[in-house]
Amino acid sequence: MLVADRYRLHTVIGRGGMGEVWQAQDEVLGRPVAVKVLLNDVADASAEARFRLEAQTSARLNHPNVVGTLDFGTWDGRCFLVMELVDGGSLAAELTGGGPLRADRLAQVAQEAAEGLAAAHEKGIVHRDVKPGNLLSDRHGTIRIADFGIARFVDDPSAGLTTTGQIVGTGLYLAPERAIGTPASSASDMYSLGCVLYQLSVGHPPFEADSPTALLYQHVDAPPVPPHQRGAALPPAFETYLLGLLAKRPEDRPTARETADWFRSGAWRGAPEPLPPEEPGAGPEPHRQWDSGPGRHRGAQQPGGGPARRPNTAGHGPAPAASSASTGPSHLFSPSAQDTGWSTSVHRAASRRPAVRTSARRHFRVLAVLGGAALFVCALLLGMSMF
Ligand SMILES: Nc1ncnc2c1ncn2[C@@H]1O[C@H](COP(=O)(O)OP(=O)(O)OP(=O)(O)O)[C@@H](O)[C@H]1O
Repeated sequence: MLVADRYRLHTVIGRGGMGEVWQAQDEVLGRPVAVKVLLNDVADASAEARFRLEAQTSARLNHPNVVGTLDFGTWDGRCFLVMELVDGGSLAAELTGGGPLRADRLAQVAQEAAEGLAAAHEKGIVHRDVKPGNLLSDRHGTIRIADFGIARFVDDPSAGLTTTGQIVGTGLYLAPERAIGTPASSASDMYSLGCVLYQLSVGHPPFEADSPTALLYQHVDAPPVPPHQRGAALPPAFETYLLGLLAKRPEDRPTARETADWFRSGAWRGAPEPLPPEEPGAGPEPHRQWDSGPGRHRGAQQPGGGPARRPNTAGHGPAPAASSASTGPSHLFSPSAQDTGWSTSVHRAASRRPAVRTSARRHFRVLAVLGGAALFVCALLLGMSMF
């Protein structure tokens, strides 16, 4: 089939919620391309608008780790989007085909995906659907981020919700703040990337559940099991950094730029530094002593200091960790995680936190997740009834 007198469609590569992606040939320029054609059964005005937005959003990005957009148009009543063809498959396929990734491959994935996200975030674009199927690999193994179909600009008030109020994105990778209805931010993409890296290292995403509500609840309130306890063979520094991406509080996660730089520096090969001896009479928020140091980032690990609230982007060591854990209630900490530096330290911090504050925070979280889940289910039903 020849689209727009120019793109000859050969074989279907895959099918998503909105479109069918074809391997094709641009007969004018004589090069292979990928053509995404909007599916007939979703081709209403709003789907066309979203599809057009995907084209316009991705066309603003010109980066080696983002799939390039080449053309967009309407042909025979259907919208189509022409992209660079990425011929190595997705990371979902890589995981299915070869099992969990080795640490060096995973570090490359982390760095390159973060580079692509940094380029988007620098332009104010939030991807909102970072998942293994949207991280493509070319024949040389270079990572290319695809599918800006539900991306939004951060200052777009509709970010995070569709017109029906439905939360968009994939539940397995949904950031806690989005699970409770807060609009997506660049930090939400970093949480999703953390979930993806976790899945690629372990074989399973950090949280799985039988119902959407239970899944959302886990994103909001459950600490991830450290990857090594699920069989991953990651250097300790890598693991702690990965857990930092999964911090419950968006402000505690490293940015895409920091993440890309950290992985490029090779710091992921390192081991966390030993924890400092616990000082008698230390205050109730031990991490503050590191906040005030000369580190590049708020809460960054200082040499000789303890774990920070964010991963140590300077590459000195341990870091951090699930900052959510460092700020959350003590019952959230996995007892089985005590053999890692970060989890030991968060136990110290939690034990000094006033119980009443912990309890209030806990109740707020439970209410928030229940409210968010109810909103999600209602929106889902409403969305289904509309289609
Ligand atoms: N430029 C491309 N080159 C090669 N393969 C691609 C390209 N873009 C998408 N694909 C592949 O095509 C398939 C469908 O992609 P698409 O973006 O339509 O859907 P999805 O991301 O799987 O689902 P959804 O859009 O509903 O989130 C995926 O398997 C993806 O890996």
